[in-house]
Amino acid sequence: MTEPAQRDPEPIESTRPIPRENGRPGPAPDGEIPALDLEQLLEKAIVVDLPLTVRFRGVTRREAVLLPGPRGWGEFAPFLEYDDAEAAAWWRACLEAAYLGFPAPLRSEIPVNATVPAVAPERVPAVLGGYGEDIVAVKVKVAERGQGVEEDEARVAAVRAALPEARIRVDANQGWTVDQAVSALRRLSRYDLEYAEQPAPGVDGLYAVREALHRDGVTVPIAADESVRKAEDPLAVARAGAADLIVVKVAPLGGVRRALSVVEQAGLPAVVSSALDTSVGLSAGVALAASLPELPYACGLGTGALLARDVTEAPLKPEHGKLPVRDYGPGSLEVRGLVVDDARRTWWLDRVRRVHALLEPGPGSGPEPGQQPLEWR
Ligand SMILES: O=C(O)CCC(=O)C1=CC=C[C@@H](O)[C@@H]1C(=O)O
Ligand SMILES: [Mg+2]
Repeated sequence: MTEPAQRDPEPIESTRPIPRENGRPGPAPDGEIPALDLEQLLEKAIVVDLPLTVRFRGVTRREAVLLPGPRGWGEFAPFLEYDDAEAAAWWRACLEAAYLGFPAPLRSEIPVNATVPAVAPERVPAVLGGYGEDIVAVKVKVAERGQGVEEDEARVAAVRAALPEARIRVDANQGWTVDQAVSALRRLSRYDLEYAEQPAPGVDGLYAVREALHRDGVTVPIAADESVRKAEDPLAVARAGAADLIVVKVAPLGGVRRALSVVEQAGLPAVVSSALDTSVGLSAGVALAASLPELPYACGLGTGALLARDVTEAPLKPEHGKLPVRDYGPGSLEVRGLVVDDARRTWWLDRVRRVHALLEPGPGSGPEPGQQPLEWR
């Protein structure tokens, strides 16, 4: 059977009529995603391909499936190299947004950081320019494959020169060994780092880096990212005392509710960050940040500034270092010129079918024998 041809559709109104009380959205109900007719659902899905303004984690384009539901739009955009088991959490988060909505917000705006990919120092001012004025914090990517600590230092120095007052954090994406991380962070600590995100792989690696820095009197807090979002047990890092704070992302953790529960159980300060999402995915991140009891750090949700195009005319881009907490995600989408061709749509919808089978118990769509079904909660 051929997939329905995807044309650039007219803007689509979100079907997100959340019950309102006094003009505000009511609390999202807990409970399970209703039984779904996946094929019917997929007919309404839109698959987009967005250009980035700058290369980020090795890519210059970002593809995403956008799904309308009774509560709004959901986004499914696991990175292309992720296997189905890992991508299943992203699908769960997409269904949560579309079918359950989000908890009531506790705040009306979210401070965000600018994110600087592993660019040459002379490009730093242009990248920062995309985040507008009043940048309060900057995350600088370091330990990029093929680069050395000299390049990292030059990039961090360029950020410090451009924004003398901003908080600067670095993210190594586990690209250093423990020894490399300790020596690099000793060197970079002169730029007054707010924290270092995932300097080395694994809970043990984070623990070792943190201990070594403490022993040397280098006071750079350690944040866990991959050791939360890619770990079998996202709480192991907290139990081991291997990090000072955790980074949480809605999609890899399987939705806002699951991410809230990870933060609560970890008992550590949390930074909400994006997965280089469209404004649909970003609005889920904003919902998480808005419903956390405490939000001590600027969040990594400013990445809309890295998209050359987004799926709404009112994209979630930082203004004066903040994002607004809207009642809903984008009410309507504007995807003209962004929709993928039929072959690419088929690839994505097949991926959804496979991961949906991993999630949904029920006749004909259950997990393969030997695979553990994921529970909704
Ligand atoms: O946290 C931020 O400032 C922006 C988001 C960000 O850095 C990331 C988004 C997507 C994929 C990840 O490799 C990366 C991260 O490691 O945090
Ligand atoms: Mg990270």
